[in-house]
Amino acid sequence: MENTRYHRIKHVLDRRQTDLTVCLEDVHKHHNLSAIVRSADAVGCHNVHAVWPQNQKWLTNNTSGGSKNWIATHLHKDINSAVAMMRQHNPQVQILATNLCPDAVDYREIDYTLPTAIIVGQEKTGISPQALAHADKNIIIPMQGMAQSLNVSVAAALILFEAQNQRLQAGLYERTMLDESIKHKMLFEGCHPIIAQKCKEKSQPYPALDENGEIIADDEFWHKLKHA
Ligand SMILES: C[S@@+](CC[C@H](N)C(=O)[O-])C[C@H]1O[C@@H](n2cnc3c(N)ncnc32)[C@H](O)[C@@H]1O
Repeated sequence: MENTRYHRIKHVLDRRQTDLTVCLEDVHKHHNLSAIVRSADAVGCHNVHAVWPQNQKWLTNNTSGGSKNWIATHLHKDINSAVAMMRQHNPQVQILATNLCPDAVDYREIDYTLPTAIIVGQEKTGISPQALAHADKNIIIPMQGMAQSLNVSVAAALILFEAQNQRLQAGLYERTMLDESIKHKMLFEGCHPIIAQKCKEKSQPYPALDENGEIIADDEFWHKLKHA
């Protein structure tokens, strides 16, 4: 891999797993949201879903360490609409509910090479009955100590990294899944943020990039960007 920003971003986007996602059900502490988004980015998720009050601000760059810019976040009013969109993205998706109940399956027994959505629950109350009703399986991280549960971001990270491990072994990071138009948009905004902003202000589509991430555009484009 060549070591320019363009090539680093491209390498990351080429490995995105659009069929692995996490859904945060009413998780509300910002340090937890931020940690889960970072873990999702780290294992190569493209989409993160969250049930989130519509009048409240979602993560800022400060809290997510910038990971939020590389993840497509979908905010939902309730778990039903979150699950509906996850199924719309991938009708084959297996919905896994993290649930601290005796008959839940050990999370390491799951096949994460399948299209997968992992629902994690609220810090205090845990996962809701509505979420459980959508679940194909309940999963648990076995614990041997006195604490009854893990921090939600720790639980999400353990499961996501098990998914990464299985997917690495299966070679799933070698296939490119992300739509070319989304990749182009993210590459353009990542490599040329000021010009991207100007294009948005002038309602101009982003021009093409060459194999080194340089903009390919004619004089007319630059003229329109400056004067239109
Ligand atoms: C702090 S726990 C909630 C505890 C809550 N009292 C309950 O009974 O679910 C917050 C979330 O973290 C996840 N979690 C924590 N520990 C877990 C474990 N051992 N296995 C699976 N998920 C876990 C679940 O998503 C849970 O809803």
